[in-house]
Amino acid sequence: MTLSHTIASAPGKVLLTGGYLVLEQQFQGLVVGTSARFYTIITPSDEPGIQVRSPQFDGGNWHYTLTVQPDFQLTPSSSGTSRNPFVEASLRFTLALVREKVGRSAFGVLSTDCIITILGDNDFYSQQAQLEKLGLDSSYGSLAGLPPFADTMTSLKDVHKTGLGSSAALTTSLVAALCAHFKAVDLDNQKDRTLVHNLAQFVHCFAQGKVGSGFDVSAAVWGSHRYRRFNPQVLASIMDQQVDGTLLLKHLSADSFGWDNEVAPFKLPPGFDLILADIDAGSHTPTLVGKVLAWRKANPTTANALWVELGSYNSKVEQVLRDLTTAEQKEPVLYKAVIEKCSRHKASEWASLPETNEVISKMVQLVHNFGHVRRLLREMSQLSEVPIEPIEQTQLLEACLEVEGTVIAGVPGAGGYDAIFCIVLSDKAKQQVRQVWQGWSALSVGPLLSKADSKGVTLVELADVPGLANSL
Ligand SMILES: Nc1ncnc2c1ncn2[C@@H]1O[C@H](COP(=O)(O)OP(=O)(O)O)[C@@H](O)[C@H]1O
Ligand SMILES: C[C@@](O)(CCOP(=O)(O)OP(=O)(O)O)CC(=O)O
Repeated sequence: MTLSHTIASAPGKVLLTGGYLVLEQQFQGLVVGTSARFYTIITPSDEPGIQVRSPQFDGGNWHYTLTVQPDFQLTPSSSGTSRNPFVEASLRFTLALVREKVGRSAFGVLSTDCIITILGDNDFYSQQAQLEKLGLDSSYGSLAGLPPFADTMTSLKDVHKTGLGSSAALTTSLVAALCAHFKAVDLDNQKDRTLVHNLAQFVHCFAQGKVGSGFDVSAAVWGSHRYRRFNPQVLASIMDQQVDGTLLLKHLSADSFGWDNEVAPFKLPPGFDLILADIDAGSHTPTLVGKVLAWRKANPTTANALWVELGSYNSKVEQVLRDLTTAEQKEPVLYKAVIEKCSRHKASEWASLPETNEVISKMVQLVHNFGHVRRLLREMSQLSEVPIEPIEQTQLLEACLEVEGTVIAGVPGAGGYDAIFCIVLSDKAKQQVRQVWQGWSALSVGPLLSKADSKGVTLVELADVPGLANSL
């Protein structure tokens, strides 16, 4: 039986609140999906085996042989450092599960010979090499002029990532594309989507060698939401290279016992625009996380109190954002007028505007609550001696908040010197904040093109995505 090609796409993420806290089930995080997405294209082929290509990278080629008789086995042709753990684990475990789900005899008549092309939006990686080659600066305008899925001119090992979560978006798009291609799932069916989620979490954890918080895979599957993690035990028991399709399907199905993660849909309120910047200094997230957790372990009383207080302000930020969305639905005219008004003043001035109404007071509460979130992150920095919101980032964030119409400026996820995000109320504010970034000399601040986009994993058509067909 021959199948036509299949394309699945999954978004990157920005963790607005909940860094460090989301590692524990007691706390939650607010994660926003990005317009930057990964695409996996599966094309049936006459050549034997599974060929995987990542045309944006030097050495982005891997070949695998699949045998199902007498045993199910995926054998990579590459060895050592040229292997790709995320691609390999996606193929091995997804195909094993698909075979179980569609039935071994039905799977037996399908051809698995195919070419798989993986493409990540330019925003996932530094575009410095392309920009230099074209003699362009790293402004927003120059980036917007680059071709889609540009060659990074380097290898996956050496590329500078921008923190949108390439491995989670890649894994999710590849797992979903394989499941859909072999007709094992219908992504419009909630239980099937949950299976894709659980499988992508397993694959991602296996490939990275540890059970992490999983918020990045969750965002790649569900898009923007409030995240509460799953009990890590649910995966710990099957973290084994030899795990077979029967066991995988049993543990990863939507009805399977133990999956207690929570996903509460979330969207930024109307008129709120998320903009992002990559900071060239960079931080090594696992090092930051290791140090913070070591401090937490050594100082449980102080840390618990801080975690609880931060968790409570994180929840307040989320609640006010939800209240603002409700206010827009109830009183769209008033809401629009307030956004207009606030976009012409600095956030620090909103509390003293002459008008008083419910929407303005929500805007003021938002600024106030996010101020507390940042204060507590700085306290965490000082106590643990980990640069979560280091002084250089504080200065940059304060400069962004001096722009009229900036609501929030913060460090996403684990913080450090990696990135910042701002939420602004007008195009003018967007441009002005980007000017602040461009003129900032204390740190090298590169804008990203991504916007917030609440959509999770989807199937797409080749013609729907500019640049996709040309990259095949
Ligand atoms: N375009 C791509 N094609 C193939 N593999 C990719 C691609 N982008 C990322 N990966 C995989 O993800 C890994 C990066 O994961 P990681 O270091 O955890 O970064 P991130 O924080 O962006 O997820 C790469 O080494 C590679 O295995
Ligand atoms: C500290 C954390 O809670 C958040 C880290 O999130 P980031 O988005 O900062 O980092 P990457 O996933 O490495 O890109 C750890 C976790 O939940 O994995």
